[in-house]
Amino acid sequence: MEASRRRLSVLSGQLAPSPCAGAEVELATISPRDPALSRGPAAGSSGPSASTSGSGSAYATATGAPSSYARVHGEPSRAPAAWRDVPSVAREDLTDVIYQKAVGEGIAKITINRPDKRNAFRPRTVTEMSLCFADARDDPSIGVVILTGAGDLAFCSGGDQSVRGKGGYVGADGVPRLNVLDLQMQIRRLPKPVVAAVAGYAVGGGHILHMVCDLTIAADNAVFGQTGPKVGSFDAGYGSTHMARLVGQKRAREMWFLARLYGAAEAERMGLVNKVVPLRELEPETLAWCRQILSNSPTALRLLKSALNAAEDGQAGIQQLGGDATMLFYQSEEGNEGREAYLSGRRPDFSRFPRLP
Ligand SMILES: CC(C)(COP(=O)(O)OP(=O)(O)OC[C@H]1O[C@@H](n2cnc3c(N)ncnc32)[C@H](O)[C@@H]1OP(=O)(O)O)[C@@H](O)C(=O)NCCC(=O)NCCSC(=O)CCC(=O)c1ccccc1C(=O)O
Repeated sequence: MEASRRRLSVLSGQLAPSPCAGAEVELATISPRDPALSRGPAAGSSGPSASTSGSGSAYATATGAPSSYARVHGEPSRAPAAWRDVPSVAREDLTDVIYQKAVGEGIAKITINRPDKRNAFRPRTVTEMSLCFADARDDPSIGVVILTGAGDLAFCSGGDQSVRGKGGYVGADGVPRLNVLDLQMQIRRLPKPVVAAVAGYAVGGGHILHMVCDLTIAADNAVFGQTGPKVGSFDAGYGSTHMARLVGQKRAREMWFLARLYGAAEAERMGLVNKVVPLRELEPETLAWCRQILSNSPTALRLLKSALNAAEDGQAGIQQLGGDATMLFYQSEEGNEGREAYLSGRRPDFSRFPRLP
């Protein structure tokens, strides 16, 4: 375990490999063993009026004085959430995943809980994640979903190679499947923002999971990369094409063809993550982002996610955006006039609805 922590620290830039083989020189003031590196609310984490991050306010100002925008909208809280466990979903007891909802807030959290396997997923893990995402989608009190991994060493290390058979990953039913591809689509199409909170390794299929999330907050010990070509696997779907949209064609080819690992700072430079914070700040920072999201118009966010997807997803993306347009139309007087006319057996009167330019 200690060796693993040190290797992780080397990759994430807290330690530098020594020029002398076998030795490592500690560069950072925080040691990987420092209790301050463990995850959880930072000591003294504050309440609703606290600033968003150590780097300052969430709002830039043109004059140095707080703008009216900043005064009206305020700073999101970094206070700990009161998590309520949801131990089963759709009558399935959760074994591989922890599912929680924040009491009094619209935040759901899905934690891949196989830390002994660096949170590698087997078919059961994926099925449980899928049930939780479906629940979060259907629950109108939920406005944003966090996806994370248990412990500090890994977000997710991809498909569990110990259950990989011919044709996919084999579950209790003995059938090989690649059900994580369906999960990627589900996250992508979820009409609510999904935020990945990454500590430790996000590699292989785990790297793809964070990429299909809408936003990624990374701890400074996070390590990213595609290991597939080293273990005889690849993702020619979102895992490569969406990656190229995020980091560009050259970098995407580099990530896949060389299968190297990248520390958090480099991942941020590459455009793979939105923000890097000290490990102990991962949850408070993620919560602050979620709370800021929740303070904004849910319909605006839903349509934005659909539109951003549609630009990449072809007809499937248009279907999602089109569905959202129908949902909005059903809430309008014009849409209801058509339904009411049908139900009362009269001709609809659409003449009072303006043909706007
Ligand atoms: C993640 C590591 C770099 C961590 O290294 P380290 O900290 O030194 O820990 P270890 O001692 O190696 O690991 C501890 C423990 O965990 C087990 N383990 C770790 N990862 C896996 C895994 N993926 N599968 C099974 N087991 C794992 C490890 O064996 C140890 O067990 P012990 O019993 O304690 O010995 C390092 O662990 C590492 O490199 N892991 C492998 C990463 C990897 O190659 N993952 C698979 C990539 S391929 C993939 O994910 C495909 C996914 C998929 O389903 C798919 C298929 C087709 C199209 C698309 C997809 C898709 O998009 O997902």
